[in-house]
This record gives sequence, C-alpha cells and structure tokens, in this order.
Amino acid sequence: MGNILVIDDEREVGTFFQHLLEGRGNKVKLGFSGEDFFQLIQQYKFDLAFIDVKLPDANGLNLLKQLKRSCPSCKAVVMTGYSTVKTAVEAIKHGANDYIEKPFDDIEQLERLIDELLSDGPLSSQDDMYKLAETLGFIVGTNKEMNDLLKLAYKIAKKNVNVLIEGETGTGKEVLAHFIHNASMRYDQPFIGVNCGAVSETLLESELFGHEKGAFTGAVKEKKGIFEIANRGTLFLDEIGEASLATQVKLLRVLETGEYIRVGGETIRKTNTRIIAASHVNLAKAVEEKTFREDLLYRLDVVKLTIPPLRERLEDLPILIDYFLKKLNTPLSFSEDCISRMKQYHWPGNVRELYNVVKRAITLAEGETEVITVDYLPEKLKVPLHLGQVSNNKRSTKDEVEDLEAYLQKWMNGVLALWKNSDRLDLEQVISSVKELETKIGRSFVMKMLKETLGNRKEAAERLNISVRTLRYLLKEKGADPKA
Ligand SMILES: Nc1ncnc2c1ncn2[C@@H]1O[C@H](COP(=O)(O)OP(=O)(O)OP(=O)(O)O)[C@@H](O)[C@H]1O
Repeated sequence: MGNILVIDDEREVGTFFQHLLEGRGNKVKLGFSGEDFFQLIQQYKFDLAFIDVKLPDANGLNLLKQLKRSCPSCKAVVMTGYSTVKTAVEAIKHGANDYIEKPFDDIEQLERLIDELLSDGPLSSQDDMYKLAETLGFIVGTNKEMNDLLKLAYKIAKKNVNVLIEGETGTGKEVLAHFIHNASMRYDQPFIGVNCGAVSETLLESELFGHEKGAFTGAVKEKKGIFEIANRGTLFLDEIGEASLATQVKLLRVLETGEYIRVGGETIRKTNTRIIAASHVNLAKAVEEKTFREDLLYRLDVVKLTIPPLRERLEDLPILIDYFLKKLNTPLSFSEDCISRMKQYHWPGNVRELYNVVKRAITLAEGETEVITVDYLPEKLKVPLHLGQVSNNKRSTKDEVEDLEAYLQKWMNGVLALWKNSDRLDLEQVISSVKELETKIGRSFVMKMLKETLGNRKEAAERLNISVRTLRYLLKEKGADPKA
C-alpha cells in the first residue's frame, strides 16, 4: 500500500491508474499538468509517481528532477509513447526507476512493477542483476559509471528497444550484449553475433538475410539468414560501422518495418529480431564523415550504452583480476607491486588485454611461485608509464617544441590516475616527476624562443627575462649553472 501520484494530460490514463491502484489498496492523486504536479508535491508526500514525459506545459524529465530533489525517496516511473522512448531512457539516467510505454498492453507486468516498487523488490532484483552479470562474465566492481551502465542495461533489457553499445576494443561490448539478451524476455531464444567487418558485403548480406539457390556463385542451395534463425531472439551486430552503405540501407529497412528479402529472392519476409549493435568507432562522427547513415544511427541509438575504457575504471582492476584467477582455476595471486604497476598502465586493449596479461603471468609463474611478482609481467608493464614513458623518450628538438601540450596532458593524466586510483605508490617518484616537468617546461620555452629568434641566444634570453647562463642551464649545457 502506498501514496501514488499520477501525472498525465490524457484523462483516461489517470482514470485507468486510479482504478488499478485504488483496487489494490493504494491512495492515488491525479494531476494533468506540470502545474498540478507542483501543487500536489507541495501538499502531499508520495511513495511512487507515474509521470508522462510529454505534458502540455512541462517536460516530464524536469518534473522528475524536481521530484528527486524534493522527495528523494519517492520512486518514479515515466510514461512514454514510442517516439519518446529516448527521453524515457534519459529519465532512467536521471533517477527514474523505470519507464513504461503507452498504451499499456501487459497489465500484469505493470502490476508486478508496482508491487516491486512499493516493496523492497528492487533490491532483490538488483541482486539478480549482479548474479546474472557474473554468471555471464560481465564483472563490475565499484566504479560508479559501470554500475550505472549495468543498471540501465538491466532495465532496458526487458523493453523491446534496439541498443547501441559503444566502447574501445576489448571493453566488453559483446559480453554486455549477451547480458542484455539473457536479462530480456528473449533469453530462451537464440543470441547470434555477427562481425560486420570480418566478411565481405555479399557474405554478410547472405548471413543476415539468407539467400536463394543460385543467388551468387557458390549459392548451391537456399540458406536461411540470421533474421530468420534469430527471429524472436537477439542479433548482435558487432562493428556495425564496418557495414557497407548498401548493407546499411537493408538494415534500415528491417529496423523500420521488420521486413527483409533474401539475397536473390523476391518474397518479403518478416522478422521480430532485436538488434544490439556495437562499434568501437564513434558512429556520430562516422555520420559526419558520411560513412554511416544518419537514419540508421537514429534507429539503432534508441538506447546508447558507452562502456568506459579500463584506464578510467582502474579501481575495478583487482576485482577483474580475482575473477580471472578464479576463472583460470589457479591458486596463484598477484603481489601488491604487480597490482600497482597494472594500475599505472593505460590498457589500450582494455579488459581483453588484462585477461591476456593475467593468463600469461600464470602460465609463466606456475610451479615457480605462489605470489606472482613484477618479473612475470610483460615489459610494457614493468616501467611505470606515467613517469617513465614520457621521460624515457628521446625526442628531437622539433618534437619537443611541438609536443609540450601532449606531454603536459600525459603528465597530468598520469598523476591524476595515481591520485584517483593508487592505494600504494612511490611519492618520491611522483615528486621527482614534478622536477622533470619543470625542466621540460623550461627547455620547451627556450627552444621555442630560440626558434623565433633564429637561434639568437642573447635575444631569446632577454625575451624570456632570464640570463644567457640560465638559458644554457635550461638547455642542459655542460658547465652552465644559473646560480654561479
Ligand atoms: N566486465 C568484464 N568482466 C569480465 N570479463 C570481461 C569484461 N569485459 C570484457 N571482458 C573479457 O574481455 C574480452 C573481450 O570482451 P568482448 O569481446 O566483449 O569485448 P569487445 O568490446 O566486444 O571487443 P571488440 O571491440 O574487440 O570486439 C572477453 O574475453 C571478455 O570475456
């Protein structure tokens, strides 16, 4: 039992909820506009609110934000029509517990949702979410962005909307897609993945749509496509950005109408496959560059999930490592030094690269030690990157002048990564890197000024307001000591 607020300008929706909710012993207040909303939340305290995203005088998203400010414990569900699903997904990101689509065609599901929200249900459903994610090998630790991402993925899994997953290579796009499939109503139907970049255009189209006998050389008999096989299931289109423009047109048609034609065929077929697409390139940028269709992106990007790279969630590294150790069934563990080296690395290959590093270290260390030390890590991990890589690089003068900006950026990222993530670090080393930075800045300014004065040291020193001796010192010329 609870106090429930319903805000919708369609009066029938209000009446429907009133009937449904009061019949279940709840108290209901109805409002039909943003103005009603503000009046009602000032007068009453609510446990649950249903808010339409499109009101004549207000945006449901703004009402939601206001509700979360004035009554943070009140649960909220936004109501949407198909054209506003994107806004509803935004609402979840802003704290709505769920969204429902109008017209409501599954009343029992709605009743279950209400019961869950009015009880402590969501907690147990969160447990289910984490269990499912672990079973499917999608590990999230304490990183907030990853936790929010998982929660959003879990919520939208049950909706019939397409999903776009973006993230660098190896961040776990395919595992996340698998999680969404298993958390959806389609879990007992096929989940099929296709890499759009791995095969030729003809083969990709034949894989997706099937082909008729004789459609092309080698098509000796007819073949069902994935849209036929995965009908009612999920199709994972990996590297969608690699699909040719011709294939993109055909995909757009399936997304808009659910219809497709086999290669070499004439019959129009229907499919009810859910699409989860993934890309390691930014598709909005690909649209700008005209290699990806804007209308297709619009259709795919109803829900966009962006997986952050591993270097932005290094706090989760130990948990991932533990998971891999368990998965690889080994009693070995990593020394603290190893873990802090790993936290200083930038992981361009993300979780896949981490898995490979763990696997390699175990293979090398097995039978030799119980605690894996830095010696078992690959060379790239042995040098603390934030300090080492920058200072060890011997650069040409020209590079030094041009790369100051990149150097500063890299230096700052390195220090900030340590600041945020390291529970153990060598502060002496950090401080010495600050000195190195000072030298680097001094030298870069001198080099730039020398370039501008065509090598005239006296003029360069004057313009920098330093002595020629200091200038020579900054250039690390032997025997030059500015204090002498
Ligand atoms: N959160 C995670 N927890 C555990 N393992 C993970 C996680 N993310 C990725 N992995 C592992 O990393 C490897 C790469 O994952 P996956 O293939 O899903 O990445 P991807 O983003 O689809 O990569 P690509 O863009 O190269 O196709 C797999 O072995 C996967 O099991």
